[in-house]
Amino acid sequence: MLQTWTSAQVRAAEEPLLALGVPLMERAAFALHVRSTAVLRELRGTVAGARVVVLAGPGNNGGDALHAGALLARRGVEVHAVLTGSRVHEEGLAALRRAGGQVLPADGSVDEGAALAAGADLVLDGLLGIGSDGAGLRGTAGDLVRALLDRGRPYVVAVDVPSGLGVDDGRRDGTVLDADLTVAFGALKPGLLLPPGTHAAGRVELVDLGLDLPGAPAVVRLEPGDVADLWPVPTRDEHKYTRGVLGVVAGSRAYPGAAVLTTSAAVRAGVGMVRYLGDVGDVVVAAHPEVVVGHGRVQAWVFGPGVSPDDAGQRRRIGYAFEHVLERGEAAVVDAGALELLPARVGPHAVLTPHAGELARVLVQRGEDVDRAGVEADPLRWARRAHELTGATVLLKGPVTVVAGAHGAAYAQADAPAWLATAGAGDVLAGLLGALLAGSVDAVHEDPTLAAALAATAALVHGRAAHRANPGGPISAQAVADALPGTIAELLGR
Ligand SMILES: NC(=O)C1=CN([C@@H]2O[C@H](COP(=O)(O)OP(=O)(O)OC[C@H]3O[C@@H](n4cnc5c(N)ncnc54)[C@H](O)[C@@H]3O)[C@@H](O)[C@H]2O)[C@@H](O)CC1
Ligand SMILES: [K+]
Repeated sequence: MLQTWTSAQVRAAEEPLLALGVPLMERAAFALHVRSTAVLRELRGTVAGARVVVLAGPGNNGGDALHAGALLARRGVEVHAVLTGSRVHEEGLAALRRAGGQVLPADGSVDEGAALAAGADLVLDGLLGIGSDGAGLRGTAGDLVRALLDRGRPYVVAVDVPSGLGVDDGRRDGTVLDADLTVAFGALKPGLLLPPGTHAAGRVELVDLGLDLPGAPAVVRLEPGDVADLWPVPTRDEHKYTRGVLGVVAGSRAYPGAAVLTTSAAVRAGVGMVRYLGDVGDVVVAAHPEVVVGHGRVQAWVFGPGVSPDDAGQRRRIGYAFEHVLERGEAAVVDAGALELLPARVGPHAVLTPHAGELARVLVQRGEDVDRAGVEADPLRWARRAHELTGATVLLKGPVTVVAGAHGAAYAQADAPAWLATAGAGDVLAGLLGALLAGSVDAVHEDPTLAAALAATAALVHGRAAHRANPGGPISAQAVADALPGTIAELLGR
């Protein structure tokens, strides 16, 4: 898994080492110069004679970049530093000068700096690091980057984080300098994984500074190798009831497909049994003879795919189940048409699966003033707010799926190809997650943060199944469901 730590956590971990005189900046700058030479070799074959521009802000981030610039200058690179204010890391600047680097002071014209940078083989972005206030680049740094972007962005290596990006939340308010490569020091920061800013980072490489990072990571991204630890694999003495029964309240005469896709994913994800409740049991059983229609004991539910506001029957079933069943501790996936039926308070074993527009409605229903665009601008904040207000675990669907759960658990998964943005994909995710919850409900009650981990697992498996269904091309939701058994087997085989 990839783990991230906030600016405050990184600072806390750096402090004792700095007090002992551990040369963190030297380590960071050395690693940055090594990565930069590798890029220059890739781009132009040789390092000597390359043109590198260091954009140096007022703090230690600029210091890292200037020291790396000095090391590059000693290898025959033509290095220019462009300063953005009177404050600059003096030692770094002196090192660069000693190595033969040129310096354009901040009182020079912004256009001159932008022209220099636009013509470089590589730009080292040392404008802002973890000292950023997260509000986009202001002042001369902002003017400089806007002028540079107008001319066309060269190859950019972000020092620690892309400057202007919300380091802890991935927000992109105002001017941000997008990178091709981000060289992160000591720890990945949440903004490198969280939407909407994650794409600003380009490829991300982590330089280990030997930090002892405090507490739990802020945001996690599960990787394929993590799935085997989280998947409820049946043991030899289990039978269908101990493995978990999933109740599905989905679809209607108007939307029978949602019932088929949801049950299809659940059956293929390997749940012990699927029970279907609704008006299109005949359609479901025709597609999946394994499904049982009608009431009975279940460990988890999927509520809502293909349930429209005028579907009195399904709404009654969901309302009844919410009132009587969640109290008994059954887990639930609350999707689409069921979101507005959510009771005031549930537990983390209920997992909401809204997209941004649906999450905004859940929040507005509870007195928040936010719309879809607001959720998209700061998805983790709003997913967390919905968790606080409802008690539920929240899986917010998007190009990068964000999960917020109990005790601050947070995940950002970017597993799906863009082709997965297709009708019915959400129904498949709901069925898959329902199956996972049905097989793990006891463990979720022991450790409520597990619901968030399972939601992230479902997002990962869903995305991988989409890749497997048709690598590099269009995919239907049913094809994603059909690819689940093979995808799961591959992931468990690691
Ligand atoms: N603490 C250390 O010794 C180490 C720090 N390292 C580097 O130091 C960085 C952190 O350095 P600093 O704490 O000096 O902070 P920065 O270098 O991020 O600079 C922060 C300063 O930028 C200005 N600023 C903040 N938000 C702005 C905005 N939106 N627009 C324009 N200007 C803004 C403020 O004057 C603020 O003081 C890390 O990201 C990393 O690159 C590394 O060298 C490793 C060791
Ligand atoms: K930076």
